[in-house]
Amino acid sequence: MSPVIVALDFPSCSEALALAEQLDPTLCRVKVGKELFTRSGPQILKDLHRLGLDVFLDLKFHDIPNTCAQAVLAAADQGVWMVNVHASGGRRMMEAARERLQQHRLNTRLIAVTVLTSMEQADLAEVGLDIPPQEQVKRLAMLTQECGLDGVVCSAQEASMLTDLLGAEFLKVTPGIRPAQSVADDQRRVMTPTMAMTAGSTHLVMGRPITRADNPQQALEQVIAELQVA
Ligand SMILES: O=c1ccn([C@@H]2O[C@H](COP(=O)(O)O)[C@@H](O)[C@H]2O)c(=O)[nH]1
Repeated sequence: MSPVIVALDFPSCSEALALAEQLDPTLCRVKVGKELFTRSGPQILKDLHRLGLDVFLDLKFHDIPNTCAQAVLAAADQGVWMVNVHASGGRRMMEAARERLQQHRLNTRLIAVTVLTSMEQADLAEVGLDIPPQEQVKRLAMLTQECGLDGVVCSAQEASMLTDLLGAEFLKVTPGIRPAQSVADDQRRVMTPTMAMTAGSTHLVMGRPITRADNPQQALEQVIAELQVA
């Protein structure tokens, strides 16, 4: 299995499935985010599972501990491979979510978002965090590991620091991946696929560079070929 997770950011089930049907489940996993899930509901998870695809449900839960834990349980009950919460929800929220999965003997991977890859230092300052993004990522990733989660969502720019600090096994799921010459769109902390893997990313989340390509399957294969050469 390659480390690539294709973000299916589409406004309808039919558009997401039309793209997913072109993907080889041995070459990638897929991610369902807020737009697609809000429009299509849990049926999209069933449809993607029927295609043999592992699904990362990226709803970034952030709530009081019990509500968050129940939402994580609801996701895991539907057989998703991975689900996430916001690390800034804090220790008790993350521990409750992890414990709920353990109580139900569910092995869905649970990870936490540190600092969104669309944010840079000025964005953090505006919300009262006068520190560089990597400092906040470090702080939240350490807390996430202490809470017993499987890893974090961070940018590939922080992957090497986190590997040194928290070990190679701790998952570093990195959006903001852009092949050379691609536009960054709204992403700010970006890296190419090869550089991200070299830096220690365990999974590469890629949306628009693949889904908006003229030939998405070819774009995916190109990324995987580039990784193999490297
Ligand atoms: O920090 C984060 C957390 C999640 N995302 C999600 O990843 C994809 C990225 O899509 P691109 O089109 O490759 O930019 C998208 O679904 C985001 O919601 C993120 O970008 N950054």
